[in-house]
Amino acid sequence: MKSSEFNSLVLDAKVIVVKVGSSLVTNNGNGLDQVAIAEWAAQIAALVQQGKQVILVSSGAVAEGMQRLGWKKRPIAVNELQAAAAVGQMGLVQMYERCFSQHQLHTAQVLLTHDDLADRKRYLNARTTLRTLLDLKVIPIINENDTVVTDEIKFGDNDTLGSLVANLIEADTLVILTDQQGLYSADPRKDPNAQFVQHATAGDLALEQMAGGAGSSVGTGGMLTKILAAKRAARSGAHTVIASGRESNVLVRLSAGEVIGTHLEATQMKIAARKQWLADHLRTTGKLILDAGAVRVLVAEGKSLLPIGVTAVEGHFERGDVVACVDAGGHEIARGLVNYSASETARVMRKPSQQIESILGYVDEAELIHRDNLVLLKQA
Ligand SMILES: Nc1ncnc2c1ncn2[C@@H]1O[C@H](COP(=O)(O)OP(=O)(O)O)[C@@H](O)[C@H]1O
Ligand SMILES: N[C@@H](CCC(=O)OP(=O)(O)O)C(=O)O
Repeated sequence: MKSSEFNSLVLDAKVIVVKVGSSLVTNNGNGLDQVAIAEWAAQIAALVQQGKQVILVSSGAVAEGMQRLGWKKRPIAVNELQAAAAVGQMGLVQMYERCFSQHQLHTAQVLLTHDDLADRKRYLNARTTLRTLLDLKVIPIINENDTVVTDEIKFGDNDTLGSLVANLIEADTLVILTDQQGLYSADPRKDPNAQFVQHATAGDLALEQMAGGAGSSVGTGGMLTKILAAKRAARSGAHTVIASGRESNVLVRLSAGEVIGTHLEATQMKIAARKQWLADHLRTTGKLILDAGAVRVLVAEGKSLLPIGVTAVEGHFERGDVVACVDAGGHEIARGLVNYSASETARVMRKPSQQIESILGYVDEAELIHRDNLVLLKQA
């Protein structure tokens, strides 16, 4: 881990995504914490006064819905969870609107699904809308559109959603506010000797070993999803800070340069925005298994993927779909927009590109995936 001689990663940030978890927002599931929400709103208003642009990703719809409906136990049935989210979301946005209006700031509700971000046009629309709202000094309040999503297409947790939003708008820093001071070497609820981590590199695999699941029945992802969110956000160059939402004036102090919580620095090269969109597909419909030579030229030489380097095809996909490229061990090394369907790819794989025409009767491109449409998930 790194030394403590550094400034907060929020100090120079112009565009900031702040994510607040369910346990904080709903006072551990006991109903919306009006005092806390009013304080975050006041702090965000102060950041906007400083010329910063802030997006809020807020959890708490399900927890607040349960509270309003008088449900003591989190339901398992998806339709009940979705109903609770629909009820709770009303409370969330009403509360945010009221608190931000005290500072003459408008809020905007933005509910997103994975499909919205996987579709290139909708992704670009979401980006333009969010940027417009920020330019208008409106505070976007984002949550997953829980009412319409099923498990298969869920972001799953708002830490992931926060990182996708950070990538979408190319934020400088993602601040994840939670019920702990930050990351410890083990879950502090279970291990009293756990050591605090103040500063590390986002994407460091050692962090994933330290992070455990959710500490309460109210939160969902725990620390692991926060660490993975930091890794994802770092691909667009965004740093991540994980800090306690109960720390007094935390956002304003971070913005003034004070080091509070765990700072996870983005050190890798920033991926171009279009490639970022490819990397942020949480699910891909198909898989290409590559031989060692193809893995090497992709990773070390940044080349396009040719049919000759593919040994097997899995899943169903059409031309233009995003597919995963995995090595013989099943590790995903890249993903990209494929030029041929699954059945066409199965026919041309292991063959030189010059044979595509004689096999298929036509040729669209010599490459299976052109390097401009390919994003590496593994560094050379
Ligand atoms: N290594 C760790 N360091 C800190 N907290 C951890 C760690 N591993 C697991 N946790 C748990 O993660 C919880 C925070 O995640 P979660 O309950 O999902 O909150 P939120 O609603 O803020 O997303 C903490 O309360 C803590 O019990
Ligand atoms: N969309 C859900 C968020 C669930 C979630 O990720 O919660 P958390 O782990 O507290 O951030 C809701 O609003 O209840």
